[in-house]
Amino acid sequence: MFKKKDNQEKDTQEKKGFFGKLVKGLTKTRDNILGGVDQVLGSFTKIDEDFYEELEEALIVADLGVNTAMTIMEDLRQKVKEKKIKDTAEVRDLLMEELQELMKNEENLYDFTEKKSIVLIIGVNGVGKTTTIGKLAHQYKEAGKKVILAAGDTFRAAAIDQLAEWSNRAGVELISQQENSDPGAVVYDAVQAAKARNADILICDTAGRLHNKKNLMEELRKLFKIISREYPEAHKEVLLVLDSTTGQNALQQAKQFKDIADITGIVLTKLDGTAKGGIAIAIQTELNIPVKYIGVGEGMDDLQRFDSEEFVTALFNEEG
Ligand SMILES: Nc1nc2c(ncn2[C@@H]2O[C@H](COP(=O)(O)OP(=O)(O)OP(=O)(O)O)[C@@H](O)[C@H]2O)c(=O)[nH]1
Repeated sequence: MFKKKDNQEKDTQEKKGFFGKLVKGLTKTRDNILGGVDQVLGSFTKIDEDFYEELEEALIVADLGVNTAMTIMEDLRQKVKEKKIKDTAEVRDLLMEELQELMKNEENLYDFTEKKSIVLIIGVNGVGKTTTIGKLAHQYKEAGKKVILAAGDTFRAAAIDQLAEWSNRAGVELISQQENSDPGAVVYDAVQAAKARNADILICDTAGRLHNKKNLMEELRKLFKIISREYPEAHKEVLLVLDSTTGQNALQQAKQFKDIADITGIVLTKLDGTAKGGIAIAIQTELNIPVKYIGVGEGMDDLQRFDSEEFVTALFNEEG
């Protein structure tokens, strides 16, 4: 009885912690989105064409982009009509509901953490791939999972060294070969190791040379083939890492990678301190790929599961 209450309190505390941290990290994004929105809401008393146009503009400049802003405005107009809303202040709640609806995800988003899984991490250099792999390894290990890492970006010695450092920090095994070795061979070895040691999660780094799209596609295809052939029963997850500070550029990258691979989720890094977090809304709305994790700092614990409902709530509520 007491234990249950303790657990409930712990859950609430954890939720508060998550929310608090999210609110803090999102200050600039919130100012960017809600600053503009609230200004429009405050300067109009009547809901008319000018009001809608200015609201749409405010969403576009806050990194939601043209397409997403247009989708939102279409739905919003419909709802205002249906609900016979006359007061611009009421539009704020409607907007929050609309964003939560637009970003709603399926419930089995994190299923892969419960099965034997192979997670391929893709994304261009510098977006925070290595850091994300380290954070994920740490998180799963803490949750009692057996984790193995594979240094599949063999093109730069520094990438292998950096991953080795993170594997040490997280206390998990790394499978790697020398610089310029075949990434397929590294992944093959890693899959064998994962099977032999009954690992729960194998996380594979990959090279991110998007300027050479054809090669990259070929290489990823090769890796998928090896994984499917060698470990068909494992769940496969492809996480694309994007740097949120690059705003609309991140959306473009996501579009290009979507042509290359079947992405199952996005990791949005560097959300701490950026004003461009609105990109999370654009990505989920336009590409229909769920943001699964967000990076909120450089430390090992600074990776959180993304909860879009909480994200939107955090944007609209200063206190949390
Ligand atoms: N503030 C902040 N910094 C981050 C976050 N994630 C990664 N970084 C930093 O971003 C920089 C690049 O991260 P890496 O993990 O090296 O990026 P990468 O994609 O592996 O890059 P390459 O090694 O060049 O391929 C590092 O200085 C990280 O500390 C985050 O969520 N927040």
